[in-house]
Amino acid sequence: MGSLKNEEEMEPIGGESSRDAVLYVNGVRRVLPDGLAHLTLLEYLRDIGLTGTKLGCGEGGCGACTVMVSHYNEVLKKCVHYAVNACLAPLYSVEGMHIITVEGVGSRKSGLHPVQESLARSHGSQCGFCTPGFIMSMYALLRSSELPPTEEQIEECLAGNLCRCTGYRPIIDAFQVFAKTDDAFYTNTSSSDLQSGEFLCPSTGKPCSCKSKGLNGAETCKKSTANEHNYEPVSYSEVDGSTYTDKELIFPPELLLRKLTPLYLNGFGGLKWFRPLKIQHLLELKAKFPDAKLVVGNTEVGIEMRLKRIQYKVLISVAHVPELNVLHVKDDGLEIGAAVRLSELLQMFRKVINERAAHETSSCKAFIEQIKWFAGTQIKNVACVGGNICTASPISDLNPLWMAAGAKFQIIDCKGNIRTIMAENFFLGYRKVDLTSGEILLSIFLPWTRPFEYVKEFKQAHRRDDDIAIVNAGMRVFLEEKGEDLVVSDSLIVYGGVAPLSLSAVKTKEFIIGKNWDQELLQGALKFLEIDIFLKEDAPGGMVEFRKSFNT
Ligand SMILES: NC(=O)c1ccc[n+]([C@@H]2O[C@H](COP(=O)([O-])OP(=O)(O)OC[C@H]3O[C@@H](n4cnc5c(N)ncnc54)[C@H](O)[C@@H]3O)[C@@H](O)[C@H]2O)c1
Ligand SMILES: O=c1[nH]c(=O)c2nc[nH]c2[nH]1
Repeated sequence: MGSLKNEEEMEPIGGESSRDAVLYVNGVRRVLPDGLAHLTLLEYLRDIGLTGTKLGCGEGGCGACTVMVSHYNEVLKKCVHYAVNACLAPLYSVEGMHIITVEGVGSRKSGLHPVQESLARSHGSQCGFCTPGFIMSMYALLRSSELPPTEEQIEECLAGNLCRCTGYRPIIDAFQVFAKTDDAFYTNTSSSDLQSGEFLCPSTGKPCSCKSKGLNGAETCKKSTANEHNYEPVSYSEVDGSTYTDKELIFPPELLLRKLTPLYLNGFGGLKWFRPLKIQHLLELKAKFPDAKLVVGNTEVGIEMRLKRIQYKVLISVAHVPELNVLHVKDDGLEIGAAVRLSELLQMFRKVINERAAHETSSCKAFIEQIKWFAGTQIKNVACVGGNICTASPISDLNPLWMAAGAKFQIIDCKGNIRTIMAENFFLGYRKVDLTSGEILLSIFLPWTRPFEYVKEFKQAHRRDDDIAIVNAGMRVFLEEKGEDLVVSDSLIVYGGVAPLSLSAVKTKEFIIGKNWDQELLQGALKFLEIDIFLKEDAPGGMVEFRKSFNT
């Protein structure tokens, strides 16, 4: 039997009485034994016979292992549902949560769920290996959306799922039947008229001239036919779910009543797994185990442990420490807890750009664009801001932006002392940051941009979705009006993928400050960038000419 008992010396901190560590899988309650801290959720699921969830790449890149996690969010006071890569999720990271796998969605025996039925009817499954992952990504999107998702949201939710057979078209088509349509097309209101006076056809959603004739039935515009696309589209009314006789799995009532408790469990080879719920507990653990690895999404640590065979002895899951999960809108900027997941951050950025003056949110817009291409949805649902910062990867997509945007990092030590450092000064070398073993990243402060201050992102990868950058960048310029001219008052340009760390173009900055914002400045700046961003012919990573072409 597993238990949530605290280690003896941790007793005063956790304080809760012992009880079983519990997980629900497809509505079935399961007690988690102690000793499994080395297991991933995927290994556990397959061990208990749920082999629909597949092991593909094992590093969160293919989506074959996608499952849906549901848990009660104390802050939002509601259940949240999201897709994750089970191949990276540590088993104990989902304690107290509900996992739905493809077996819990529908089957030929109990009837196919509409998502499965639509995929089958559209020939969206061939060898079938990736199919459960696609089903689960789509299912999680539908379960988590209050309104029908848009076509764009559907495509976005599949960015972390790879298929090597279908070419994606039948899969996208199968799922687009669940998309929200624009009701205005059917209401004959002015909103269906384009500004140019063109009319949008209710059948095709494209501009056409069928309005006057088509509406009284005399003549209808040409509808796209199955032959045109070589497939038979399935309409939502055809996929009515009538073959689905099972009930949709509800969130287990026990988990609504059950509060999370601090965890102390073990794994193979003496591995210890802690889940503190208070910052004080976390700091005491860090003092006791200075070499402990903090984990949130485990999307970096998991790869280090499995693929690079690095053995950590103590893992501390900080995903549920409230101080690390703050998201505060302040007068001068945004305070972001280090454990905030990228999907939460994305939502917050979208909210503030709707609510605040446009000039204040230039950085937020740049982050939204960069996070879009950062990774698949499953990764963004678990990977945290602090994990990406502290990994200090030379190709980090976000670190050049934190630096360029003038972000500040708050660091806390084991005694509770807090210091602040500019993001620009935090990165010291290849995967090396300004943190001692007794310190952790507490939060990030992102200032609002000022009028005439602009932040932009850049990323070039082999493909757009879910790929590591070859070169990326974050850039900020603050302009001042001087008479007729706009003069550069402050700036920072930071490149990734060109050095062992995110690299600030110092000479370029010096050159452009005080200069007029014009073509001459651009030409001069490019010359200085060649000096700042210097790549030797044998630079690690190769593709030197190609990489150089992005900054010269
Ligand atoms: N696997 C993928 O496909 C993929 C894709 C994009 C990004 N990523 C990864 O996303 C990661 C971010 O998320 P994650 O939550 O999964 O990381 P994680 O849980 O794997 O932790 C990553 C590193 O950050 C450290 N860390 C985390 N929080 C910290 C804190 N508050 N203070 C000090 N150190 C802290 C951890 O100890 C660890 O060294 C990035 O590191 C990036 O490499 C992975
Ligand atoms: O910032 C990042 N962007 C990525 O695309 C990525 N992939 C792995 N690790 C990563 N970090």
